[in-house]
Amino acid sequence: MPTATINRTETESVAPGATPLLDVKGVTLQYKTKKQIVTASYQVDFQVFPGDRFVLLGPSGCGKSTLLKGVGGFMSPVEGEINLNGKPVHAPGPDRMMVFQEFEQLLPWKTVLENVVFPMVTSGKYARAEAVDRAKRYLEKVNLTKFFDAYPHQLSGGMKQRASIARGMAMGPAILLMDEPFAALDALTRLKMQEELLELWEELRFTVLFVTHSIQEAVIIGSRILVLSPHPGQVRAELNAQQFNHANQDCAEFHALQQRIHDMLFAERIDAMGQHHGE
Ligand SMILES: Nc1ncnc2c1ncn2[C@@H]1O[C@H](COP(=O)(O)OP(=O)(O)OP(=O)(O)O)[C@@H](O)[C@H]1O
Repeated sequence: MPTATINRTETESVAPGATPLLDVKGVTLQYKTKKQIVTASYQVDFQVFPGDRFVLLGPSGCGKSTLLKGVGGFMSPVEGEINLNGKPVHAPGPDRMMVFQEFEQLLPWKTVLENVVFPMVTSGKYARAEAVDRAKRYLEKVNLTKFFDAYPHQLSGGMKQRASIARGMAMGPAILLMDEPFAALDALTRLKMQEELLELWEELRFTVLFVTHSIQEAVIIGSRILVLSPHPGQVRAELNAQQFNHANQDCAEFHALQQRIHDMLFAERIDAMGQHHGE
């Protein structure tokens, strides 16, 4: 267990009375290895509302991916609960589709179209004809119209990520879970993918839970940002970032929010170091 209790210091809340789509309440997630127990996130609370672009932001090792695994149903909390649409999450399901950082998420022996069709049909959620229609529609939305019949090895990293996003969206999940989906891309492609994700969101207003350790990416992508403290991750603050995007990233407010988050994360590190030396 952590030696210090770092409480949520700032919360910029959403409209009172709104019903959360995802409710994470006092969640602690641990890995049990033969030698030790690793507490990855500690008593974390947050709520995601329909249409949120909710970002989990924090330094490496603060448990962002672990929280996503918890929401995905791949790990169960040792305390607290995770509810989606009012029901506890116990296992993975088609209502929570994941997009990972790695480019190799697609089945290499299937075409791009078949990769998108596959989970829709195997989950039993859609009949084949409807699945094919949906796959084409979402591949068009991510600008892969000309690549229905291509195989994953014929795509660039950015195109593979677009196909993975189409695959996730085509399932019609309640929430899209994205774990640093653009982190392995070159800077220009990353920028383009961020823009495209925002355009897709403008069109479809889906709900996304997005993990990043980039402050700039968090402010651009997020409508709300949960700032987590270093390992084990605890909530440091929850901030609104609705009004920011690439077009206004040179404005003073954008820089002020980035600086504020930077100071929060930096202050945590100094606290942690001070505590470590004082022990
Ligand atoms: N399979 C595992 N077994 C044991 N410990 C693990 C395992 N996976 C992660 N951890 C530990 O849990 C903590 C949180 O890891 P996690 O990957 O969730 O952090 P993160 O914030 O996503 O980091 P990054 O930004 O580097 O991806 C870390 O201390 C990590 O070492």
